[in-house]
Amino acid sequence: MAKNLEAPTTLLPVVAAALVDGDGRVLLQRRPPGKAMAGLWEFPGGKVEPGESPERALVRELAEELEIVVDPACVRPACFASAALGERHLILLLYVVDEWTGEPRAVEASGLAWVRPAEMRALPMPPADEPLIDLLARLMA
Ligand SMILES: Nc1nc2c([nH]c(=O)n2[C@@H]2O[C@H](COP(=O)(O)OP(=O)(O)OP(=O)(O)O)[C@@H](O)[C@H]2O)c(=O)[nH]1
Repeated sequence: MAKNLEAPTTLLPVVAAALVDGDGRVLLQRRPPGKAMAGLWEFPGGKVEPGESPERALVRELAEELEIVVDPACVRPACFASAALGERHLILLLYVVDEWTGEPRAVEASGLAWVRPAEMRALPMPPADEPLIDLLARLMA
């Protein structure tokens, strides 16, 4: 049954990065076994902690998940998604990042893949990410 979007809910702010390489490919990571939505490919990122700015949260998540260093001044707001997620309502803020230090390493993920936006449709991704694929493709065109 469709979720009632009129009902009161709690927002879940999540930040994520489209890490873009010099060849126009974007890094996706695969959610590991044992986690919700295991096996799906997602943009690296995670929940914004209380008191944290979205940009700081993104820099922290990229360090934790990929062991890369990103300057908060170099993360560029790109687009967002809004979708019910269980009892909460996900606000997924997607940033473009094209400068970082270090080689991304799958610390928590079960895999990493560099893909063009057009290739993302071939990979299973969380439902909330679906509208982000076209938006990202347009921004990168
Ligand atoms: N990082 C990321 N999270 C996403 C994407 N799409 C999407 O629905 N999400 C959801 O946003 C939330 C991200 O928070 P998280 O990464 O800290 O959550 P988690 O379940 O992996 O870990 P947790 O154990 O800390 O709760 C998850 O519920 C995740 O399923 C995406 O493209 N990237």
